[in-house]
Amino acid sequence: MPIAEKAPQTLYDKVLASHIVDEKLDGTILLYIDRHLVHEVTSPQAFEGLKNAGRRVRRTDCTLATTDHNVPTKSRKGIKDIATFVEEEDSRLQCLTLEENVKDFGITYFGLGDKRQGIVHVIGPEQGFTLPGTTLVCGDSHTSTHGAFGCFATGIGTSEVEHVLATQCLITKRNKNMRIQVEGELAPGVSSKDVVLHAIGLIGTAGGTGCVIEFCGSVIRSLSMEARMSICNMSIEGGARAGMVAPDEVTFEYLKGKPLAPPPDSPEWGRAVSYWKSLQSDPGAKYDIDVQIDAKDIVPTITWGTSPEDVVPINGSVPDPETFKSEAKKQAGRRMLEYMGLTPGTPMEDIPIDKVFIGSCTNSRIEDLRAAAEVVKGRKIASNVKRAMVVPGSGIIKEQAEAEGLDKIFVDAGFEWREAGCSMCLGMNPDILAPRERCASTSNRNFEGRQGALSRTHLMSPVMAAAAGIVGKLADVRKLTNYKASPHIEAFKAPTSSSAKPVVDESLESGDSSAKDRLGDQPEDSPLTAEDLVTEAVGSQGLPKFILHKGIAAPMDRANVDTDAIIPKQFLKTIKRTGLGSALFNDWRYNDGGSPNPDFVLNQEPFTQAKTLVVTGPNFGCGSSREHAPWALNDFGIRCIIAPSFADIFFNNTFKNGMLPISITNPSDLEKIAAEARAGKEIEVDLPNQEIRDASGNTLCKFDVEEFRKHCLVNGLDDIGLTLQLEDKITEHEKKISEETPWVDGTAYLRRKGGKLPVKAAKVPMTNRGQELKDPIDW
Ligand SMILES: CC(C)[C@H](C(=O)O)[C@@H](O)C(=O)O
Ligand code: SF4
Repeated sequence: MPIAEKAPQTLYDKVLASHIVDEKLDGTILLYIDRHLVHEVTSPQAFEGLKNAGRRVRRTDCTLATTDHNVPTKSRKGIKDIATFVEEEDSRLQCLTLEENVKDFGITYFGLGDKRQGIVHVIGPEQGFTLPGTTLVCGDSHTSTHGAFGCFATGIGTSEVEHVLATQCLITKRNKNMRIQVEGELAPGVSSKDVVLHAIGLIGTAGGTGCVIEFCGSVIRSLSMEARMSICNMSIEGGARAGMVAPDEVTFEYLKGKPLAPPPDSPEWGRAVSYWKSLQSDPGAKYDIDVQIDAKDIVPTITWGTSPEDVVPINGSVPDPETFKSEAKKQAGRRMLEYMGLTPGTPMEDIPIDKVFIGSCTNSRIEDLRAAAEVVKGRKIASNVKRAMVVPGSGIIKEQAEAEGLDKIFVDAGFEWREAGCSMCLGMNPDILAPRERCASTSNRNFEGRQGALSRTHLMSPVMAAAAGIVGKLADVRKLTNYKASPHIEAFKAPTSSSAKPVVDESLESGDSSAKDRLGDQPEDSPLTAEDLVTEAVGSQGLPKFILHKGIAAPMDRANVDTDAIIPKQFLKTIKRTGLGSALFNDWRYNDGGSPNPDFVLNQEPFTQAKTLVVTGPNFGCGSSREHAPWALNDFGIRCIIAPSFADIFFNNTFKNGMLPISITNPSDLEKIAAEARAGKEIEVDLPNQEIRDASGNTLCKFDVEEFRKHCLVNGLDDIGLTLQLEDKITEHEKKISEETPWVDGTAYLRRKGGKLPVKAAKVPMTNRGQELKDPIDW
């Protein structure tokens, strides 16, 4: 019999296939995760879960932590420790909790005293922790950034963080393949940020839902790694699970000499490069969605509204919502303009700004700072600009920029030169906008309240933000300079020996192993001993079962409800899963002074008692991966959300908390349910029969749910326990990595332990919610 020809595969298909540990008939995949990045906001509850269940971190050598969201960006000169440096109490607690957890679990950590500290998506690539062909996760939606290296990198929620810490695997399913091909040459003044804003404008914030986007074409190939990262970073703003770029010479060049990449003169480097070259999508590979963009259609682009899809060319005007297609869109548009304080028809270049923010995981890399400095050099910020900040993505970038004199250029122009962190991208630290202040920002989200309550954000490229600072209004950089996106040869190289101090800190300097081997060496005195560890069938009954769910349903007629709206950033500082119900939809639910807004549905009777939320607009839960969103809904009493569609990460997060999101795509079915909700009547959700009924028991419609998820909900199962039952398969996969792609494993730690992970069954199996386990798990 002739051997059947293998179907052509995409880059994503190839990376996925090489990481599957197990696949169920319903398409549920247990995916091995090579790299796990951790930060202080989305990890406390995950570590707490591990402690409750007596579990350990399976691969400390593949886990890297830093603190970024909460950290002040004021000068760190003379810093003693985080406890005295971080003034705000909740932020301090979150940072300290991370420091305690990394010590307890033996995880490598870049803290504030370490120049490798920075935004989690900046430090991974910078260290060579991010490598082509790998799988990488982080409890953060912008994990998509790392896909620029040709790895499958995706944001996950806190329950999944816990799952990956415990098992080094993620339960997932196959995504669709989407291709965005950008051909031609970028015009002067146009950069990678314009490419991605333009693309999101075309596909919309839900355009990539359920997909992995492969960015390709001559424009992408011509871009530096920094520029490719900016593009992949914002794939999440296009709703995608991940963005990817096939690794090529630009990628290899960038990785050469990075501390955790294989040393360029080693045989491993040669093997790695030839493997990485094989990851290109095969000719004829099929894409479910194909988008072609001609570079000459891309001009410097900015946002006008409160969703990243609301883009307009800088030489355009504020759009008129009355020209929008549907009534829902018109309404949303009117609301956005009111929030943004804009009038239809105003030329974008006539809009004055108050502040400038150059930073964030989208645009805080050396190339971004160089480009912005080129624009401001020898100029001063306009007198109406109250504050202009430059926040480098990491301590290493800051140092490099200073070595090049960029700090001086910015300071001379009137910009503040800050320390590394997320800063005003999200404002969990003190860097926020005052109400109604307008900001020219290089970040990635312009949601209501994103940079501070009632803040107004316009997203743009670093050169455009720099130009806005100089002009004092949203400005067309092409009128100021002849800026041209740098060709990739100028890509940033991590400082080696002479240009700057070494990037590997003293604590990791000793010993004879390579830097890569040193990463994550588990301290000998790790407080969790082998006897404490759990690998057997544990879990189950960690969550309340979801079977029949009956109660009042609150109607919500909105599209693209983002998780920043469901639970604003100031409430993410908790280290617990509970108590967030009163902050649910905070900015919509309460007036400025804190009194309840009578117009908001959850303040009206009988909806104060709602157990289900019926949303009539698509893409509920888009944006940030914060699991605080389902926690807040759950704490309020809402365990079921019905909507036409959901953003992927939010959708996953709800299931992990014993909640059920139901996607009803048929408009007349959805309308029937919404009508019951508006009438203040109860509805009943029957999960075993996959049916929604009215208060009298009449069927309104049926719904779909994946078998595995249904099984877990109906039985209240903790899926970490289920995964740990596949210990043999996971170990088998780890052996394969060590043999076939040793640069990914590369742990002296593992070898020192004789190639075996020191795991044993726990004596008293516990659930991750701290309850004793009674029945075995069944799937
Ligand atoms: C805090 C974190 C969960 C969040 C994210 O997932 O994106 C943050 O980084 C953001 O940008 O809103
Ligand atoms: S989007 Fe902003 S807050 Fe989120 S990780 Fe990036 S820099 Fe930090």
